[in-house]
Amino acid sequence: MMKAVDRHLADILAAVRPLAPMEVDIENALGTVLAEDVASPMPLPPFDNSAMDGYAVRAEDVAATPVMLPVIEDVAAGDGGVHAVGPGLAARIMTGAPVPAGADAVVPVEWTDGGTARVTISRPAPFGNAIRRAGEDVEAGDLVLRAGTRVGPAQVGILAGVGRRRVTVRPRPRVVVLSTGAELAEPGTPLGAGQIWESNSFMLAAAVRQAGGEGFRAGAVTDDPREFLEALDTQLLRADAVITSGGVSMGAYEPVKEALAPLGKVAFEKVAMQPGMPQGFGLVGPDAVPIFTLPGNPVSSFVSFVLFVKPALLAMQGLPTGPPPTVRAATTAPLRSPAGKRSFLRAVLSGGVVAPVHGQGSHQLAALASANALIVLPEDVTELPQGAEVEVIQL
Ligand SMILES: Nc1nc2c(c(=O)[nH]1)N[C@H]1C(S)=C(S)[C@@H](COP(=O)(O)OP(=O)(O)OC[C@H]3O[C@@H](n4cnc5c(N)ncnc54)[C@H](O)[C@@H]3O)O[C@H]1N2
Ligand code: MOO
Ligand SMILES: [Mg+2]
Repeated sequence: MMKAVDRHLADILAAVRPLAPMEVDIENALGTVLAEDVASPMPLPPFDNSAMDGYAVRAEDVAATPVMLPVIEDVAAGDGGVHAVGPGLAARIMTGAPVPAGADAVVPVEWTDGGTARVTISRPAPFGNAIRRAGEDVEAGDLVLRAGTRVGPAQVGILAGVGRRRVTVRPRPRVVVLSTGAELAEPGTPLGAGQIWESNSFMLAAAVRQAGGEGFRAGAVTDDPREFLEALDTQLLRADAVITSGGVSMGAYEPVKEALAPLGKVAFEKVAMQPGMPQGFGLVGPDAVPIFTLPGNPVSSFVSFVLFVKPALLAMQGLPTGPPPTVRAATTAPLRSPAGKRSFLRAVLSGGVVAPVHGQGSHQLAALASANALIVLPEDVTELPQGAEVEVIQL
């Protein structure tokens, strides 16, 4: 009896915990998830200021144009002095400069002759023209960011904008990716007989990064279980989670299974899915680090990541998680799926329809690279006609 996909994910999510929050400089916060609500200590903007380079005036003084007003002073951005504009007067003002007391409109320089001692204004500026009001963006005490928000560039910006230098976040999970297989050669080096270029660790480390983690390739080890255990021991020192690829099936040289099964910490199971049937998960080492032992076939590895590892990484970052979200679309071709297994067919989703790509073998990495979606066919479905509505995971 194979294990259900949903059961396997539920077991994983029951075992992983959010990483402990830590304080970081906002320059290092990109990609992390906030572990605190962030409020603004003051209004933004903090004071009424000019939105344009021009002249601060009283709107009633420029209601009828053309009109000439004496220019009493300059107010530049950063000017902390006390300024006031009396009736019938103007102050030259720059973008971002505080609006002098008494002024209630800014006339852009384009509507004037640009004078410095006196200025001729050719167009009326209504009350409040080109003035950015204090608190217009944020009131003092307003929450600007909530705990659980992923920090992107704009979030880094508002953290700085409310005067924060440090912030409490959940760190990016550090995930070590260990590939196994005597047949694997580093890309960029020549292939020996019987060898292929190693791709899974690159792909999985990239997938980790895309899911908000830091992915480290620990390189490939051969099919010796002792060598694998040594590599794992070393890597555990820096890892919040470990992903292995390969060496978990039914063959004679299955180093991951051979090394870990006797320790009793990792459950090796057959999950009712295609691709990605041989799966393993457990907690290893003194710090009970989650380990995902993914099947070696590249497409199987990738699909396993999408279904099981990514939701776990989101949980470790304190984010809402669960099965990958799906959308519905009509298939452009008839579909087949093995009975009793949930299938994940590589496909292209576009314009509301989804087309399975040519090449559905779990070794066909180029076909995967041409896809942008996975069609999900439930366990009890074996055939669907062209035009049928299906669930689709967008990649
Ligand atoms: N008798 C059976 N044989 C197999 C079964 C089974 O149930 N009975 N299951 C098949 C399925 S399904 C899968 S998936 C694979 C899983 O195999 P392993 O996880 O043990 O992986 P390997 O044997 O090491 O490799 C499988 C395949 O993938 C290639 N590979 C592995 N690692 C990489 C890598 N880092 N980069 C690129 N390619 C990689 C490897 O060369 C093999 O071709 O087992 C089936 N067999
Ligand atoms: O289940 Mo394997 O993952 O199909 O090739
Ligand atoms: Mg194998």
